[in-house]
Amino acid sequence: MSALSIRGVTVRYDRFVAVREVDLDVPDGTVTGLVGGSGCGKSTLGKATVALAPVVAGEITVDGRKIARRPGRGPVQLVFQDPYASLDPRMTIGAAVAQGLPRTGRAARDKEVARYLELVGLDPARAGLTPRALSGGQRQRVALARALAARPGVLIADEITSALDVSVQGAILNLLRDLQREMGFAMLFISHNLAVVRYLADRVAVMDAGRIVEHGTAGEVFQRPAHETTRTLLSCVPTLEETP
Ligand SMILES: Nc1ncnc2c1ncn2[C@@H]1O[C@H](COP(=O)(O)OP(=O)(O)OP(=O)(O)O)[C@@H](O)[C@H]1O
Repeated sequence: MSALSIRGVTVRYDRFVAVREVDLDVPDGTVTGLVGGSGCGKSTLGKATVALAPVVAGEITVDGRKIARRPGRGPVQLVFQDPYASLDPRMTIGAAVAQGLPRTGRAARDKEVARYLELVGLDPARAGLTPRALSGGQRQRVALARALAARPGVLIADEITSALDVSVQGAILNLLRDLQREMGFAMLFISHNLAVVRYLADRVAVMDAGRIVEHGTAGEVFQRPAHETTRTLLSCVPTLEETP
């Protein structure tokens, strides 16, 4: 069964249609890369899956069940580009991760927080610190731990390494890839960096002006791009131009 199913979804900001009649499936346990030029609607589609964008038509389901109308805990979790903005500066990182957990007693909660911090490569002894004490990469690890603590069936990763130093981007991407394989969630990986998408994604969807214009396996899309938009995106990444 498809983990995430997007059917005929249109998102409108006042009169502006940012996403138009999009169909997209992200099968269970797989990674779909969502690529496209700036402003084509990638983030808006990601936000729609967690009820953070005004969907005016269509339906989004996870394992056949409609997504909640309100953002928060749920089967779809989103990690944003900017860990500086997504974490409350006054909240300890332990408390941030605990937000994702199902309600339990304090001891069980602390144990789970430690487990998720360890999972993302952070020392659980730092649970009492606020984000200010962490680097950008470490903050993004906390954001990831918080999302994973909600045990999502689907993770939406929206440009999660774009705000980070190049030196830590690789570590976060490796971590994400390992966690996805280990935990088996479906992932919609939004990025303008095609090299990164190629590294992580089983399937690739290409967006242009609010529509999905091409969708296929990563091999198909990268080696035999059918749409002009895809060819243009690929031509901007010379290292990806390999002969099939
Ligand atoms: N809250 C909003 N209100 C009005 N327009 C918006 C809002 N959010 C996004 N838009 C517009 O919707 C369009 C799609 O934006 P979106 O952020 O989804 O694109 P994107 O593909 O993620 O771009 P980028 O790669 O630059 O982040 C853009 O024209 C943007 O200006």
